[in-house]
Amino acid sequence: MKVLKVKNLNFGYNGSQILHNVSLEVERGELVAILGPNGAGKSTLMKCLAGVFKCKRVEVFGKPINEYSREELAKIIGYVPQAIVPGFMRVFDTVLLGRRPYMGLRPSKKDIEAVKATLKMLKIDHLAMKPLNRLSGGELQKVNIARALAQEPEILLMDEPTNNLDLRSQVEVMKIAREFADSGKTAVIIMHDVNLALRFADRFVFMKGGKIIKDGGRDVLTPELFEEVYGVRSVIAEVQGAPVVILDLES
Ligand SMILES: Nc1ncnc2c1ncn2[C@@H]1O[C@H](COP(=O)(O)OP(=O)(O)OP(=O)(O)O)[C@@H](O)[C@H]1O
Repeated sequence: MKVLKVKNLNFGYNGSQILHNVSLEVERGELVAILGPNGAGKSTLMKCLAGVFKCKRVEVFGKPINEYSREELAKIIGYVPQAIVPGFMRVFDTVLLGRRPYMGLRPSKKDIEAVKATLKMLKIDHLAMKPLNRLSGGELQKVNIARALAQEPEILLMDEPTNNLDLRSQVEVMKIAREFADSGKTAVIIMHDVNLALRFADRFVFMKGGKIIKDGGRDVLTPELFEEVYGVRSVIAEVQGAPVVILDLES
């Protein structure tokens, strides 16, 4: 059974169509990177996958996403949206929100331990008592990732999670996503950094104009594809046995 399945999805806002006949299947254990230019429809697709929009053409573990209750879905999907407005809530309590699908009236010892472990994994345990509106952009990003991980989901959906992060933190977040997928779960990540995606993802889904125009492994990444998707010339070199995309500014 596919973890995620989208079949011929058309979706839009206020009568203007954004996603055109999008089909996608994701397996257990995959780390899928969704790439493409601004406005291509990546976030819109992810919101459909996350159940933010109830699209019956999206199936999660073989069942249409609109047939899940909010609580059921929260145990299966951890979603890290692109922009979150920080309020006064403290970091610890925000991450504890991720445990809500499991909690009774009060958090159990297991919930508290799960929050502590997640904060530690993202190296933000020292920020536990800080309110969100006093965090840096990168710290806030890590809190949002921690909240989604504390949900212990089967599927992790992250919309540009490495935005705002320094180089080391980018690698840490990608390693967490890689380990998540390697543990038999599934991660789908929207990214702009093609080279970072190349180092960590198994599969690359390129979108443009609301359509998926390429979907496959490393072999789909060619200079022709970058010309088509982004309108830029590039060269693909090899460093440490891995492909690296370099912009060709000479021609
Ligand atoms: N809530 C909304 N209401 C109306 N139009 C929207 C809404 N959200 C997105 N759009 C439009 O849908 C199109 C796709 O947007 P989307 O955010 O999915 O693109 P994206 O590929 O994630 O872009 P980016 O890389 O810039 O984040 C854009 O033209 C955008 O203006």
